[in-house]
Amino acid sequence: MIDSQQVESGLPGIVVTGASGRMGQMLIRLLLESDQARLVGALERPGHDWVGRDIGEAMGGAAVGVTVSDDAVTEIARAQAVIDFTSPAATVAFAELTAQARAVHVIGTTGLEESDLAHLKAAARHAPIIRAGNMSLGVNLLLGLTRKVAAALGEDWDIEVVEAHHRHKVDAPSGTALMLGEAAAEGRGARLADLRVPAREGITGVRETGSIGFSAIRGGDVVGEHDVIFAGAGERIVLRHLATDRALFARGAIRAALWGQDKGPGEYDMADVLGLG
Ligand SMILES: NC(=O)C1=CN([C@@H]2O[C@H](COP(=O)(O)OP(=O)(O)OC[C@H]3O[C@@H](n4cnc5c(N)ncnc54)[C@H](O)[C@@H]3O)[C@@H](O)[C@H]2O)C=CC1
Ligand SMILES: O=C(O)C1=N[C@H](C(=O)O)C[C@H](O)C1
Repeated sequence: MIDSQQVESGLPGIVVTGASGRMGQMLIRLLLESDQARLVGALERPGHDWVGRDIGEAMGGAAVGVTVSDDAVTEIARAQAVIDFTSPAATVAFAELTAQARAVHVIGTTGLEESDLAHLKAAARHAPIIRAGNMSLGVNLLLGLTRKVAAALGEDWDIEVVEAHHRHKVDAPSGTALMLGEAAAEGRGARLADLRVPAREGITGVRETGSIGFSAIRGGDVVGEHDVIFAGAGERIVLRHLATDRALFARGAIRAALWGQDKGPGEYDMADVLGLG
């Protein structure tokens, strides 16, 4: 049950979108135990069978006093932060409402297109948006390492990014893989868009020098695994991150929501939150 001390404490109130999802449920569990933030709303898509139910009961436990809603306008209006791991279309819609509420929008959703990013940029003129394809400390450190190794090695070292995720993941390459590819491209003083080679099949021809390739594995319940491979003549360097628990991402997102409370409008990422910038 929502603790009355939590309510009176003035802790930042957080609305979780995609409440029934893998990340949504993890976030709700952590927020209900938190002494730094409190859950004030749980959103699901219209028509979802959890709408109208207590979120604690819907998750198979005791009632917690927060009813799952599909009314984003009302829920977001009372939030100090919205933590959002849903779909690109939903995230774009939430960005506008969260900006109107002048609340912090923490976005973990991946698979966003350039047009979606343009909407987020517009929303960030009114309130802080903190967005990252991966909220873990490990991956955000790995970005810096990838940049450095790519800068240190010449184009005769081929760069490949390989990722593995659970069978339910809908986007590929993963958001993390794209961030790692972007970091590698930056290390080489280039843009990923100019070097990116998606999954290969058939008679592809020989590898283009300087390109950055991507491969995606989908299966079972893999939480998230990423390798950046630097393949040279007679040797290989592999930078690897293995996530074994989604709580990792949820903790990072809550940390971002708290960090954002005294920030002005603008676009931020986890390097800002973690002080890695
Ligand atoms: N940045 C990071 O660290 C991480 C990012 N992700 C990303 O987060 C997203 C969600 O991942 P999962 O939780 O595994 O997916 P999921 O499919 O389990 O959950 C998504 C939830 O969003 C809900 N939803 C969709 N449209 C909605 C709307 N309009 N209003 C409210 N709810 C809506 C769905 O009904 C579903 O419950 C994906 O893009 C994934 O790649 C996942 C884990 C970590
Ligand atoms: O969908 C997931 O599960 C994950 N998505 C993120 C991504 O696309 O990189 C982060 C993490 O790997 C889990």
